[in-house]
Amino acid sequence: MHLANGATLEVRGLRHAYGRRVVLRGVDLTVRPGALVGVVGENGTGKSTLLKILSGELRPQRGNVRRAGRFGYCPQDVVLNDALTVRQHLEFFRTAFALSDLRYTDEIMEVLRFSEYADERAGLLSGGTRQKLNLTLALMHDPRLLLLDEPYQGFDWETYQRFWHLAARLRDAGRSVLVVSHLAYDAERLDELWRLQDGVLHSVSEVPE
Ligand SMILES: Nc1ncnc2c1ncn2[C@@H]1O[C@H](COP(=O)(O)OP(=O)(O)OP(=O)(O)O)[C@@H](O)[C@H]1O
Repeated sequence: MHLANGATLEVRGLRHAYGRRVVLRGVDLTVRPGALVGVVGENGTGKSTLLKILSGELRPQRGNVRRAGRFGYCPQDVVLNDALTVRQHLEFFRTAFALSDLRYTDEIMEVLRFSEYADERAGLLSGGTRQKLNLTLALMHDPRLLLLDEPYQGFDWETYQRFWHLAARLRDAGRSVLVVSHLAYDAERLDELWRLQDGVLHSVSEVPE
């Protein structure tokens, strides 16, 4: 799908409640190619609910989401099969994404520094390494839009820095990167920063050109 204004993601009037608890009250958001966008909010404000709706995992009660092109979704809960090795996960997703090879995937693994775990079963990996695999599965088909829910949970400081370099590289290559976190970021890493509060997004900062 091509969105009229060239955006990769367009969200209008999202509302969602769990029973009587209204979590999203009217979320609007437009994400452009080559934008690194952050959404922060305290625990329980609805960030994961928002990303589940953006990825299509959850249907909103009201409002609509339009995406252009392929997207990658890194959910907060790691979705791995403990009995399979890292390589088996990659092969499975290679087939699902119809990729001819894993060259780009190998590059991501090098950047995140976990190539040496290729033959390890997922169930034996540390939390941070599981998260590296979770993130790689979302990136490996080089989607135009990335929806990343707390993508660096469990990362050590160096890996955290490497993650941000990778995100900036993808942004510079014209991808849209949306990162959700309960931490307030250094705003200079981002092109736009939004705070989810009381069910709506508030602009926190716009980084000048
Ligand atoms: N399936 C569900 N059924 C009922 N309530 C839910 C469900 N999922 C989330 N909630 C509630 O909705 C609110 C928002 O949850 P959500 O996980 O979206 O927040 P979050 O901002 O991602 O939180 P965190 O930073 O802790 O991950 C919370 O009060 C949560 O308890």
